[in-house]
Amino acid sequence: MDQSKEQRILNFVLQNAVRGDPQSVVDTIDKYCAQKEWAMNVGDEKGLILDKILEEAKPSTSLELGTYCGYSAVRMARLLKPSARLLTIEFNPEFAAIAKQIIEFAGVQEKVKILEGPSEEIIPQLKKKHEVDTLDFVFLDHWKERYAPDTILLQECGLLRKGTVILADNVVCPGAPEFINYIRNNSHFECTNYPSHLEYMKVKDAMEKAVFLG
Ligand SMILES: Cc1ncnc2c1ncn2[C@@H]1O[C@H](/C=C/CNC(=O)c2cc(-c3ccc(F)cc3)cc(O)c2O)C[C@H]1O
Ligand SMILES: [Mg+2]
Repeated sequence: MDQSKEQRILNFVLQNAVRGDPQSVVDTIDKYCAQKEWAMNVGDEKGLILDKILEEAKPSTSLELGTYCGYSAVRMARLLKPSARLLTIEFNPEFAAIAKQIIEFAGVQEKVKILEGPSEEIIPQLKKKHEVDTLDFVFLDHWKERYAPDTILLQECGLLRKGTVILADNVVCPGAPEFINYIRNNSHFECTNYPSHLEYMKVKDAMEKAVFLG
């Protein structure tokens, strides 16, 4: 059976990146997806926005929704302090298996835990099963129509605290209109928009930061 695009990305990383070097893994995936096959990684341009906002937040506990191949998990983990943790949720077992190998190759497996399953099932388990108190940083990059319901679910589960930073990818392309409507009209969040471009393309995109005010 011929390989999936995600398996080709993994193979390219294994053959071209430097084991234990997360920056080389990030750069290698960007090179493959810019030159050979487009894939829905946050990419280098929006990745720099993610880097900056993550470094400002200095999170101890971070959550990512939508691991995919693990590009943004590696990108975030490379900036986390040694004691910090990233939990990343992925419901597609094939993607989760690819991401696990990429995260391990990058050498950031001590900081990253992949939780397999749908976000609506896993989020309510974070406190009791995964020993989370509250989240310092949340990166939304899964199905766009899940951004708003999962943000509400995070609040209902008591996982947000005063100052929790939520960063959402793709609020222009493909777009997340329900999320934007919800978050910008909610007095419990302070929002900032970061115009950018769709990964590896000239198409306009943007990220939205929403800080929970408690
Ligand atoms: C609910 C839930 N729970 C756990 N994992 C979930 C989940 N929903 C999706 N996932 C997982 O996240 C990943 C999905 C991400 C969805 N992202 C996208 O659909 C996406 C699409 C584009 C895009 C833009 C222009 C185009 F012309 C074509 C595509 C760009 C992006 O950056 C994206 O993140 C993989 C999936 O298995
Ligand atoms: Mg995205």
